Amino acid sequence: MKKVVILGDSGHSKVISDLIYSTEGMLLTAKLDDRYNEAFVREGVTKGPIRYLRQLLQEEPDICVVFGIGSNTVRKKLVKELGLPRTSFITLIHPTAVISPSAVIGLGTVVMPRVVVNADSTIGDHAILNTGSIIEHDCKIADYAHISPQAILAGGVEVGEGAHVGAGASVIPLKTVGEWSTIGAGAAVVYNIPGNVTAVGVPAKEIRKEGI
Ligand SMILES: CC(=O)SCCNC(=O)CCNC(=O)[C@H](O)C(C)(C)COP(=O)(O)OP(=O)(O)OC[C@H]1O[C@@H](n2cnc3c(N)ncnc32)[C@H](O)[C@@H]1OP(=O)(O)O
Repeated sequence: MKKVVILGDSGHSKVISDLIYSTEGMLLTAKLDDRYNEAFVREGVTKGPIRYLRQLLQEEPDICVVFGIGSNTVRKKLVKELGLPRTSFITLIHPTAVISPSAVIGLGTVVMPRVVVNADSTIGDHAILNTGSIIEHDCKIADYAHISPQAILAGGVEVGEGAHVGAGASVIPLKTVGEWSTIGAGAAVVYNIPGNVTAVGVPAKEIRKEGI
């Protein structure tokens, strides 16, 4: 059994817990979140502040870590602060996801139920491919990006670091969503979107710089 610690204990982490329960050979051992001041055990799972991870790793160095935190910026900040070896993080893929043998998925990335990742796509580290999203062939999704439920990236789309593609949004072939940008729910991206902006609508247009 591979023991897994989730960092974060709110909404998104519930789905990550289910992902662990539905993956053979994995055991959820702890959920750490800074809303807790000290460690305790509830229903067989250790809860405690994120700093408690050090102690858990000292006791059991083989423990794997994954984020249950939806904020792309917070995941990046914690990776920096924790300074763990990249291989401490585990990739979780729901058994109903369909992943091309030629696709590459980074460490710490989570792939929710009914996701499709087609041929020659690459997904970075600590990304979220949320429920039912479709990543067509030859896409490149950078670290910390979040592709929301039912979003569709057509062939050859690039999504920059930390970008968030909202629920049900679609991106037509070969277009780019720049780093740390947000695409609103239901948008249709038909032009390249630069970095650090929010874009909404059909076709998607910038409503704000600096992202959200
Ligand atoms: C499992 C999960 O839950 S995964 C999480 C998935 N999350 C999402 O898909 C959320 C995506 N987020 C959105 O769509 C948000 O509305 C955002 C980020 C685009 C904008 O949020 P905010 O900054 O709060 O913008 P705000 O609500 O103030 O709206 C600003 C304007 O944009 C419009 N707008 C906001 N979102 C959208 C949208 N998705 N499509 C079209 N117009 C929109 C608003 O109507 C408003 O227009 P107005 O100025 O004419 O009144």
